[in-house]
Amino acid sequence: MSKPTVDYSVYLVTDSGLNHPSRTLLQSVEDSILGGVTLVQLREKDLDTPAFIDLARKVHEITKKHNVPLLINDNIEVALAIDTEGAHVGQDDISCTEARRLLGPNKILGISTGTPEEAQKALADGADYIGIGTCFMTQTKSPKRTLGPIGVRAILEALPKDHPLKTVVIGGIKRDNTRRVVEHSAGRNGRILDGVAVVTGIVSASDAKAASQDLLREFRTGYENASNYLQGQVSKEKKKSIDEVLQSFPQLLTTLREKAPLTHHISNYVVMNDTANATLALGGSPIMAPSASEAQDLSKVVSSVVLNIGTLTESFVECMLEAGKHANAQSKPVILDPVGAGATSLREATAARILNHVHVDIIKGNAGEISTISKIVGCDSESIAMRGVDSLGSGFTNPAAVVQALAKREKCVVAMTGKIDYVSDGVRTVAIENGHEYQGRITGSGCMIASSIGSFAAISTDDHFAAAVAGILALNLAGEHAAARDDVRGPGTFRAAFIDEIANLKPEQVVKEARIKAIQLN
Ligand SMILES: Cc1ncc(COP(=O)(O)OP(=O)(O)O)c(N)n1
Ligand SMILES: Cc1ncsc1CCOP(=O)(O)O
Repeated sequence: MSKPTVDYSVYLVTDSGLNHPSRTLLQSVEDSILGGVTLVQLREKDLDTPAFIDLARKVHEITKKHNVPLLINDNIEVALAIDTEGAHVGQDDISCTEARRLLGPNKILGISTGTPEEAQKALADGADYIGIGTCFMTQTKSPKRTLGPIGVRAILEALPKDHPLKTVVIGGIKRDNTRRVVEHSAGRNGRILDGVAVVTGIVSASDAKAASQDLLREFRTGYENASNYLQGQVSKEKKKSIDEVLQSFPQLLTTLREKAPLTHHISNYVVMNDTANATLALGGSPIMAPSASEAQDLSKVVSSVVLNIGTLTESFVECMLEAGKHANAQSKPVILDPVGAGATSLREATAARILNHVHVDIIKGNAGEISTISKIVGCDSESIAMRGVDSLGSGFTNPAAVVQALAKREKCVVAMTGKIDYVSDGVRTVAIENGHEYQGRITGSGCMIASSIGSFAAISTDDHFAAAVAGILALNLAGEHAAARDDVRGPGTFRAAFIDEIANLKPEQVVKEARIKAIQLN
């Protein structure tokens, strides 16, 4: 018999110990196939070979009935005894070449990989697909480390685009993160994951059929979005011209003030009061809540989340990861302000950890911070040194290109603040020339911009590029208005006047006074 063609989209990997108590494992397998599972792996760690063969025979009856291939985990003897469609082996099991020799050329053979080198070896050794993991923490195994979507992407990018080797991601994959993992991990070589491999997200779900349907839908959406990104196509909203975006600002600000969206800030001690006041003055509503235990509850009531790594403690980080994860699950926009990201290795590692666990919709930083983030995600650009939370030197020679490249790579919006601010969604890129030098002479003005972006992102949910531009513009205009006041004589009086002028900003002023330039890059 020739090798079956396999659809890897949603790959069920079983575990009897984690199967939902309301049904048998066989029922889980059948329900999941009815929900859309395209491939099944029987993974039984505690059965001896005769019992494994017995169970495999029963599972195979079901999978054959539905024309879905069945693979056996680790045990080639079982795969051969039942004549399943193939097997999956780990790095510590029988070698890939030996497994291929035993199975013959027409069986499906998969191998677990956690590094680019392992992936390249799997390709050379004749695997049909690789399981890339562990992506996130999982209760099913105790991984030594997790890859996150950025680590998964590094593996995809180590593979040739046109080789038939297929790829699935495994470890902590659930309905809520599937779409974003598939989008985020897509490589610049054009490689997109061929599927998601899931244990608890299906076998432990109360309804395995519904869980599988959700996973399939999310996988397909993620795949489509990833290919659109890679082909440079963008969603409908992104086709709005810069001018149309600008014309939408008065309405955005009016709506913001009418709705007063609640933004969850995990901010730093230095600026917490200023960011809360700036948010209120703009018309939004802040909640400064640095405890991880309330992040899930808050995710249901807030409209956006701002993660600011300014004063780092482990409990802040824990809260940021929790708040980000729940915001992603609730489709609430997440804004990352990686304060001082290049200043210390702890800050760099924390920024990397957040980017690998949370899908960030908007990254806002100064030149040094954006340089560090570009380095973390493998985006080649010039590097800018940091001293404390400030960038050193005169900046990038082509800042717009740096911002656009990072936005494209991370599939998000990037806002880089400085004397001139740059914003890009990977396709549209602008330079904003408004603002006043006093903004750079008070602490927290950059953090206030992140908060302002957070309030606008809560309103402009379908166009985060517009939210980032509006968030910067509103505060820069307020800065200009405050600095022009007779009662402002230096940074101290400016600080109070700045909050006043954020509150006094009129929607029509935003368009009239904006100094924005569209930048065309190749
Ligand atoms: C699709 C897929 N990918 C990875 C694994 C993990 O296999 P392994 O490393 O052999 O670990 P155990 O499954 O034996 O715990 C997998 N099973 N499936
Ligand atoms: C078998 C395996 N290999 C790497 S992670 C993992 C377990 C995945 O389980 P879950 O989908 O429940 O996180």
